[in-house]
Amino acid sequence: MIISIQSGHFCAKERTPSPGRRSKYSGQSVRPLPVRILTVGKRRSPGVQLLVEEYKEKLKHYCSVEDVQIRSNPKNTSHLVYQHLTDGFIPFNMYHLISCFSDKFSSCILIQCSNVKAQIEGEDMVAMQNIRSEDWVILLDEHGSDIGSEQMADLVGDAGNTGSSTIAFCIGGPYGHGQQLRHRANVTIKLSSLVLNHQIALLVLLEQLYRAWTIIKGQKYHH
Ligand SMILES: C[S@@+](CC[C@H](N)C(=O)[O-])C[C@H]1O[C@@H](n2cnc3c(N)ncnc32)[C@H](O)[C@@H]1O
Repeated sequence: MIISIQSGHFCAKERTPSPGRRSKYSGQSVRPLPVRILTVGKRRSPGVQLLVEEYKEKLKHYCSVEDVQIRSNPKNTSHLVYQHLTDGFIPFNMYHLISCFSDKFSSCILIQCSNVKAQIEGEDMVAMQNIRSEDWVILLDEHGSDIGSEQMADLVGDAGNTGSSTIAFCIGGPYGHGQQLRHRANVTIKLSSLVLNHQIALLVLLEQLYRAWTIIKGQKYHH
């Protein structure tokens, strides 16, 4: 058996897990709450969908996973604005320019704008419609608490002790989550210090959920 030092823990490279690589639920019986994942975003790529199916299949041995896709649609919140060429520009914290048509015979340009605030609020409303009162809501956010895989296993185990019926993970749209969802969340976590595309965030989440369950069950996936 080879012994090495990793992050201050003595760790055997073979079977014996280092205490630092364990969850408080490792080897314990955990109530397997069904998982619902809400993802706001544009159409999912076929490659991502294949991986989503693969991880759903793997997770089937531990818990059920409901995959809810909420389509982000800036066109629903867009409007046309005539802007005189000599006028100042619309502040970009409020408006996101989708397209711009200029007419050489006029001194105006027609700007199609989407109100970012309205888009976030619209997505927030649809996400809230998919949250039930008895859900344990975990928000994924680049500014959330930093957790490791063992703490993800702790979160899954803790959720089973809350009396909740489902763990609802929420992945936001291009501009992140709205206020209602932020207030409703029981926990807010980050998966990385990097900002991820919503599809990549979903894949990382699914893999970490799978890893969490193998940690809880003491299986050989997590080293
Ligand atoms: C493109 S990101 C949105 C970025 C946006 N700046 C924001 O304020 O949230 C879309 C969603 O992916 C998820 N996401 C992206 N990076 C993440 C990270 N590092 N940790 C956890 N979730 C992340 C979040 O749910 C986020 O709302």
